[in-house]
Amino acid sequence: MRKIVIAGNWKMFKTQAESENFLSGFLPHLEETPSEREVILCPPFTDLSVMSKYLHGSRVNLGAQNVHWEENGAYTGEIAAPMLTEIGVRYVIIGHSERRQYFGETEETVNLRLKAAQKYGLTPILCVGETKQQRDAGETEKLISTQLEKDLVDVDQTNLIIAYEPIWAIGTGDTCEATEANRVIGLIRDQLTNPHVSIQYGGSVKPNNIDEIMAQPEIDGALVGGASLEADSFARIVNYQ
Ligand SMILES: O=C[C@H](O)COP(=O)(O)O
Repeated sequence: MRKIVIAGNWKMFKTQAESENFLSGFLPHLEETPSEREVILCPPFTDLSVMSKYLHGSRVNLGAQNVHWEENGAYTGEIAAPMLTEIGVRYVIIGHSERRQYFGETEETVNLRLKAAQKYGLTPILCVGETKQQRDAGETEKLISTQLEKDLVDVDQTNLIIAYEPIWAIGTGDTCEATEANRVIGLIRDQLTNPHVSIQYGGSVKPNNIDEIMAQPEIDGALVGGASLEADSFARIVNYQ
């Protein structure tokens, strides 16, 4: 059974005080949210602990934006899975294009992070997607297929979420046509061994396009950046029609 998963990726936005302010405006909206929808917030590491306390007993789950593959060690600037699980984090975004583009993330490190997340009981949200140049060159399918093939070596597909995020649609307002996102997500699904993996779309998801996106049969949710930073806007997305 594929679950509907709506996740907000706050990237490098919001202090602790701002995160609490967001939650006070956002949580009341969840009374309208159908119970089968999984709602996740992925704030910066510094917000996780205070948000975990605030969210105790609520239906919102917490996700981190990265995790290292070792349990501990001399890895300045990194975070280990037990540090996340101890404070109630259940999900982790891995292989976001911003990590791949700015911080040297490779298919090999993505694969290591995926396996470590699963080993410690976190559910990874693996991001894949093509650049504008790759799309224009007709390489979308090949690129995504290669990413999946390399990222998913020895990864357990029973504890996995995938997000299709065309890089050209991230933060640009230039959303991928819903039917095109549906087509690519269908291709991703064809390459998986487990047909029950939830596959999200991400890239300029907004209150005004979420209904059309979620009406597509292959799309099981959304990974939302900018529009998850404001309580009313993210609530409208979570409560799509
Ligand atoms: O992880 C989220 C994506 O990068 C999408 O960001 P965006 O909704 O601001 O385009």
